[in-house]
Amino acid sequence: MKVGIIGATGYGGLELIRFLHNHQEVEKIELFTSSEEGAIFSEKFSHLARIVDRPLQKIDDEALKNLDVVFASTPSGVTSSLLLPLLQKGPKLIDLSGDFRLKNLASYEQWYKKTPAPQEAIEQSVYGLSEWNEQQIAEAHLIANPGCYPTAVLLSILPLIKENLIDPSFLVIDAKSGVSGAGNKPSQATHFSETNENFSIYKINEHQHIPEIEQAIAMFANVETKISFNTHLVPMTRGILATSYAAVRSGVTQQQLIECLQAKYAKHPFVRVIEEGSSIGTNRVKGSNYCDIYVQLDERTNRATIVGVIDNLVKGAAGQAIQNMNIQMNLPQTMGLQTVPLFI
Ligand SMILES: NC(=O)C1=CN([C@@H]2O[C@H](COP(=O)(O)OP(=O)(O)OC[C@H]3O[C@@H](n4cnc5c(N)ncnc54)[C@H](OP(=O)(O)O)[C@@H]3O)[C@@H](O)[C@H]2O)C=CC1
Ligand SMILES: CC(=O)N[C@@H](CCC(=O)OP(=O)(O)O)C(=O)O
Repeated sequence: MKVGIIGATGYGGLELIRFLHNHQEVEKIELFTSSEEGAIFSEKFSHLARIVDRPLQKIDDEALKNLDVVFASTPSGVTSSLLLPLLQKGPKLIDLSGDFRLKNLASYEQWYKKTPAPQEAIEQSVYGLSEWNEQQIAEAHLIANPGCYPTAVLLSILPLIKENLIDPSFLVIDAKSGVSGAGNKPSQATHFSETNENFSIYKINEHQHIPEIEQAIAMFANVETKISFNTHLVPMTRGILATSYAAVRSGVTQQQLIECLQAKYAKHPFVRVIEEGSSIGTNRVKGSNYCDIYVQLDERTNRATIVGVIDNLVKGAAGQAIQNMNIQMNLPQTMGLQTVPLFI
């Protein structure tokens, strides 16, 4: 297979290269840039010396059209215009941005404060939550790869909502991310002296992943609900830990909650249901495509604490994108992704 990456110089692009390089079915990776045409990749990123010594190419529809798969790892608001000329043109398209995720155009405009992609393109896109939408992903031409926070949240809560074990009407979700979630562009908020030794909340009640999570709960669990969702920046590079709190239905036990998660993910190699809460944390998934999930019933309050943990750049971005490519190409989902977590 010949694959292309638009936005190869970004964090998501670098992770795509890291995994695609070890993918048995990928024979060529072409790298596209909007700002550094002709630059030798390994001169910019010396950790890739002797691995990726090719020049970056200008984003060019003719070159992109001849590939089997194109990943767009570019900012929301930019990506839709880059991919529109390629719709139905040959390559399978996998977009890591938020541009094709929300089915409601007004909602995209409201939460992203940007111009939405055209309705026809949105209608063609398939939401790529790998463990929940396999059949549609297999047939999709354009995949909207899920956001990083929604991946951690949805994988952990969806089975419990779908099986009616928790009450979805008062879901409170408290999520934390490492700074690489904000991408490689320097900003005040990600400046070392303002993130180091600091722990902050941001986009309070305004995060663009709120409508995405609500849409996916409706799509996969058939429940309309409004969530409380807030995000925090942790002074570390990678990782997301999302904790959700929900009232459990009357009479539901800890055993039922855990068995529900185990049953859903028994045949899904990247989602691990952890039974011991003390062994859950971002270093257990770091650098890997795993999502660890955990649930604990608080019998005193009759509420469940539900935890989802991922590496934002892997299961939250490049890893899930490659998992989706594998599904589209009828390959084993794990191909190229069997990296063991870094842990330390
Ligand atoms: N970081 C994360 O954890 C996650 C990110 N995402 C999403 O994935 C996408 C990529 O994220 P990430 O890699 O972190 O972002 P980065 O900011 O690190 O990289 C984005 C890349 O896009 C290219 N780019 C920037 N502006 C433009 C433009 N106007 N036209 C064309 N290309 C442009 C740049 O490459 P060049 O200058 O070479 O063209 C840049 O390196 C984003 O949409 C992000 O929201 C999704 C899930 C998780
Ligand atoms: C730490 C941090 O800033 N994270 C980013 C995640 C961005 C992302 O994944 O955004 P898309 O929906 O555009 O893909 C944020 O909270 O906005």
